[in-house]
Amino acid sequence: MAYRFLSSRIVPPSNRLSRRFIFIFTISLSFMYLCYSILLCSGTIMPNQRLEEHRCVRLKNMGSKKLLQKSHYCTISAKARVISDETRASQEIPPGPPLIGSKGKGAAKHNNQKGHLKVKCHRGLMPRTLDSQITMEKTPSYFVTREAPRRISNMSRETKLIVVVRNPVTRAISDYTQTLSKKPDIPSFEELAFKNRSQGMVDTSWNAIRIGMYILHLENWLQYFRLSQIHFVSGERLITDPAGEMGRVQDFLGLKRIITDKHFYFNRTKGFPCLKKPESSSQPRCLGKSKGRTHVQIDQEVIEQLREFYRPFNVKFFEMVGHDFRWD
Ligand SMILES: Nc1ncnc2c1ncn2[C@@H]1O[C@H](COP(=O)(O)OS(=O)(=O)O)[C@@H](OP(=O)(O)O)[C@H]1O
Repeated sequence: MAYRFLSSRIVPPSNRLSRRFIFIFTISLSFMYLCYSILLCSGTIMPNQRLEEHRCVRLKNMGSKKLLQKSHYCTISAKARVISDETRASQEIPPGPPLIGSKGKGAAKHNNQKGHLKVKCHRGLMPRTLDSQITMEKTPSYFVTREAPRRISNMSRETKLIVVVRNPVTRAISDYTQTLSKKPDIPSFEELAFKNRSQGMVDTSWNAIRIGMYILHLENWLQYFRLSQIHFVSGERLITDPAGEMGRVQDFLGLKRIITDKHFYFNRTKGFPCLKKPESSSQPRCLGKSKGRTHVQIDQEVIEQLREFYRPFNVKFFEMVGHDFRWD
């Protein structure tokens, strides 16, 4: 008040007017900032990705009571979330309208951990998605993780799921080849695959074996999702006819068939199909060195024993999904 009084005494009227204008302008700005902050916190405005991540981390560090409170921060919605089991091959998006915004393993890891809030924050880690887009997330371990179906259905019951399956015997050998490349000292495939080989007792506690018992995992998913929400991609056909498999994936997602034959070519050196022109560059692109490695040689008898072992599981799986993947 003293200031106002003094200033009104010594400052001429025109100056007083401009000061009043500056004062009102500053107040308006502060008010706008306040409104913006309130809207942002309630999720009405989509916050940017970095802000989301920061907030998720902040919330993660709060006490356990707070962790169970509804978070306003992880509210980014998506039409569908797509989860694939096996391969990155179906995740590479050739050029075309950006129908799918994809988030990599960062978000996936988040949801793999335990905790209610983390599932919510998982949403916040997804990229921003327009109505015309589908957010896709790929986490191979979801299909075989007990808690995953419940958590995902809690997040969104209408999620569409994509699982890439291949012959479980080949899958086990591929899995072992990959582990061996990282840990060369592990026991032989035979030692790990059997509890007692002469009696044909397969060790189902070994992950490389357990994962291939698809029907058991599927039964777990079917407690939370309808079969029509799950699409199975043939890992074998993904190699021999990638466009055909991608066509079916697009149909399943309700997308126009944009990815077709003309997006792929067979790379003789790699021995696999590659993309002619991926989204991120103008150069053709094959999957990395760790995809499509030469497998460890396994005794034919061992392969036969494992085929026998998997047969009943495969039969039930084919019956359940209504499709014979011809793994015999
Ligand atoms: N186009 C193309 N290029 C290379 N590889 C291809 C392709 N399509 C399918 N595959 C098969 O994908 C297998 C690798 O999948 P992964 O299970 O390692 O993928 S992931 O790590 O879960 O993303 C990989 O298995 P391995 O051959 O055992 O390496 C391939 O057989």
